[in-house]
Amino acid sequence: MPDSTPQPIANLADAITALASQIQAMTQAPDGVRLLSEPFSGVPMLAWLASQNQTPKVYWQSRGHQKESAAVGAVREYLLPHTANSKEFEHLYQQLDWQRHDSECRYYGGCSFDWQASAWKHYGSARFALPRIEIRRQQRDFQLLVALDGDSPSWAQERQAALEALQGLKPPRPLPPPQKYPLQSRLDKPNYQTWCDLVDEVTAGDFVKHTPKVVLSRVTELALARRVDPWSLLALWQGRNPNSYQFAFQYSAHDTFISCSPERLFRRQLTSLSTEALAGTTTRGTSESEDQALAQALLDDSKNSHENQLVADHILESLAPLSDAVEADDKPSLFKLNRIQHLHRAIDAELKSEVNDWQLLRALHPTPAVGGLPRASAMDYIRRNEGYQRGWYSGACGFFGQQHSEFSVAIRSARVRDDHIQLFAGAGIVQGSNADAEWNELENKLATIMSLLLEL
Ligand SMILES: C=C(O[C@@H]1C=C(C(=O)O)C=C[C@H]1O)C(=O)O
Ligand SMILES: [Mg+2]
Repeated sequence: MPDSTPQPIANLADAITALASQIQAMTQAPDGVRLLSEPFSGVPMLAWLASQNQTPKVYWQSRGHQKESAAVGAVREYLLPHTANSKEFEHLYQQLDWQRHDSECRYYGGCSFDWQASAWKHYGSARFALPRIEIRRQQRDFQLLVALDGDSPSWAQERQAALEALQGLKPPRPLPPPQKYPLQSRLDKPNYQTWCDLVDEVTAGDFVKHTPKVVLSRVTELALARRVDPWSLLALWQGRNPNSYQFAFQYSAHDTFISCSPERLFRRQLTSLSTEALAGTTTRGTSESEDQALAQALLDDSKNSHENQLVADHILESLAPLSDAVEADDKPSLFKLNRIQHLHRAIDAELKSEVNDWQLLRALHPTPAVGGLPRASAMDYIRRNEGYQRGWYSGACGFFGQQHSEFSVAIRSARVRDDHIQLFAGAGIVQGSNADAEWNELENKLATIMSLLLEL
């Protein structure tokens, strides 16, 4: 009779001890990167991450909350510090060399919206790391993982570094409770007047003939009376929008990029690809009937349908050469968030077997949901006229893996630097867009995060 008594599940401290003994038993360097893992009973991941003192720190939760990861430290890390071209990016991807990795290894990171624009310090045009320590949750199952690089010059030192990283882990400590912050100042770049001028320019008849869509955006810089804890802010934000991705990247102690983005850039499982066109926006109603009326008006509105259609058509066109089959929803449906609702079309493809994630990223990013159409012309306009550095806002954040990769479009995002926080929002401008209505759309996109930070 097989023994069916369930094994008691280890707590975090036991999992650490078990992994340390596995490392001690590895007297010989493995071929390439090895990933060791132990199941355990689980921890609140943001609270765990907040209490660690190793960087980088990465947090990632998939849309729908089925999968979550928190990671610290790096075994291998790739950074393109300044402006980059696609050749450098391709080289970065090739260096990963999947043949020399355990199949479950992942590189977490992101890239900026515009690789040709100057990059944010610490984040670069692209930065990806294979974490030293990671906690992964799939539904209710938690695993503690530690990575060791058998190709490092000294195996003794590598083992020692892995043991020290494990032993240096701290237990989770409760996040600071929610609080509102007195506002010292607010600065919008571009400001309202400049925004109106830009919208007029890109909706002029001659302009839309060559560039039918430009996604203009704004940074709102808030100076607050106290420092903001990025982990508690993200925890609150994710509570409001469970059907969004949530992620955070911290490369230095006082600078954290956080996002609660509804938008998938792509999810690849072996050769199956899922992506989407998410564009076209209205607010949520305060009653069921008002909400439905707003939703119907959004579905019927020609400007919003056009915004969404341009994105869907472009994604289909970009995926065609990489796919054996690709299809999109005929009609948009609604994607509802806490304060706004969007038009959404799912797009699925069966990829050609030789296609890699780098090719997908290059084909899809930036989609016309955050850049515009044609891509080069819209990006050139943004680069010359928006008047601030987007950095990782509207970039692509997620992870590369051998069998499974997933990226979100880093919208609904914020960069938190102690008592200064930058909030980002953009809106697709097409023929017929009205500057004032689009400015309001930016405000609506910031409504959730603003309500968490400020007494409104
Ligand atoms: C650019 C952003 O959002 C994008 C623009 C939208 C629109 O203009 O309707 C909707 C969703 C996103 O594609 C943002 O939130 O910053
Ligand atoms: Mg819009």
